[in-house]
Amino acid sequence: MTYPTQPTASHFIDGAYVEDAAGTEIEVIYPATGEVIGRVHAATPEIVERAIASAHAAQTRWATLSGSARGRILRRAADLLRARNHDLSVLETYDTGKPYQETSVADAASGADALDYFGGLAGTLTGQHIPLGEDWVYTRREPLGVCVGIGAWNYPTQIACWKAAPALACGNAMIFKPSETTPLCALKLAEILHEAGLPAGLFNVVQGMGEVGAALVGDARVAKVSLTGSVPTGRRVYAAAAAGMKHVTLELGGKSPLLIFDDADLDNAVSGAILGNFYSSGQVCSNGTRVFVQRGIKERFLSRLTDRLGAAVIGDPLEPETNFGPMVSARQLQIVEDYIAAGIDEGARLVTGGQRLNRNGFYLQPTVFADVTDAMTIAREEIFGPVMAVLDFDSEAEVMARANATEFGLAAGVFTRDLARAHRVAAGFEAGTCYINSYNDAPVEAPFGGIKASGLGRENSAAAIEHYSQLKSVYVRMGDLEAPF
Ligand SMILES: NC(=O)C1=CN([C@@H]2O[C@H](COP(=O)(O)OP(=O)(O)OC[C@H]3O[C@@H](n4cnc5c(N)ncnc54)[C@H](O)[C@@H]3O)[C@@H](O)[C@H]2O)C=CC1
Repeated sequence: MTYPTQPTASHFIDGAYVEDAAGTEIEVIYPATGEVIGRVHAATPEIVERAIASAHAAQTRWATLSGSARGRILRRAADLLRARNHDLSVLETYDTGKPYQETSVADAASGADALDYFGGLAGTLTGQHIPLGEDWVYTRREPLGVCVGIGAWNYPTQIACWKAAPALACGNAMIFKPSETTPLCALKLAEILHEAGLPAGLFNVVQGMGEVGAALVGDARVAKVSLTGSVPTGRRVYAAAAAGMKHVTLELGGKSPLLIFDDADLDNAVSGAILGNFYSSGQVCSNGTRVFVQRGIKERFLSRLTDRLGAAVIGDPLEPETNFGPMVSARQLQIVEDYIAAGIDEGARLVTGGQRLNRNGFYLQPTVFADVTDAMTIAREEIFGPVMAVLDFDSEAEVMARANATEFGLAAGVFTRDLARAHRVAAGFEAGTCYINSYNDAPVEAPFGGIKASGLGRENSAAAIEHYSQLKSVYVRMGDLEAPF
């Protein structure tokens, strides 16, 4: 099978595609059919070395450019991403299985937003002047050096852009290791960045499993790592980074609460629950998978939700009307099926879905459980699939305590017409990213990230600049310097 934008080799290093067939072969599987559509090789130690050495050499020169000069290149890359959105979206669909209806608006487009935004910010990065009587201090905002980005498989283009754009804007180099499940899209981003004028070596892509990521994080020339992935991987990466005293950003998993009060607009609340559970077949880290519904609205909510799910168009993700696609892999499908079995075993009420589709590919029906209690496995663990758990509640105080009783703290949402309550609830949530009468919006202008076990640091917005740069203070004495002897 061929598709429009097939990359020509496994890695992209120092401005060019590179192959090393000695690396372990990784099959690229199209989730909608299960077919092998390509093969890449995991990076060998030689490939990792080339990627780090070229990034290290290129970064020193890149940091001497003005911010505006760096920003122009990023904004040009944003324009190229937008101009090629169709082909990039088709590739993203082949990589992930997500419907074209989603990839054509949420992936390269979101990546372009990040490149535009940080391209615009690059020229504004300045230090401070701190007067001290006659003397003064000035600060310089300096890059960290070589940064490593490690991606998950659900948003391969977006994750690569969200990490590369602020890193490059600040004068760093980035080596990006995509998830082994979705290796293709980051290579196209590398092509586009270089076509836009990015000097060779500043955005290298190397393929591989966890050990390639670990080799990158462990190298002394690497100053920072930004990971999007699971909590266990986050703990390993954080520990490895600590050994080298490196900067980290961790965007990890969640089990986020979505609170629907009796007074909520029913259809908006159902829309929020659908967006927060079934977009990308539920494979979104910030999903609101614990849907707490106040008792007075519960049966109306479930019946409206079931009606609306009946309108899901499940099928070939390249067909424009399809709005619900397969899971990313056979493995992820199995993980989610095991959670569905646990939900049934532990006594939750299966309202709809729960079955694999009788067709090729990794398809699972959108699934809703009701009468879920806090202790059930499906209410405690991240499923990362299209499984919504609906829990009942009576009072605000009770639901807030239950919503926050989790090790995670990525996102949280509330639907209510009472705006005083909405803001009180948002203030009380233990989560990094909250929504009022909405769910899962991720504009580049807003900080995105988690607290507790869901991560450290923030992506997007001016806040990301803090995580890809460091301050140097320069004390300037204007007069004579006295010493005790
Ligand atoms: N907070 C966020 O922004 C997001 C978080 N996620 C989380 O990602 C997870 C799903 O993605 P997966 O790819 O299954 O996660 P994963 O944790 O298995 O892998 C993530 C990445 O880390 C790499 N890796 C694994 N072990 C490593 C090690 N020891 N050192 C360095 N790199 C290593 C993998 O090769 C992959 O590229 C979910 O838990 C989800 O919640 C996904 C999307 C967004």
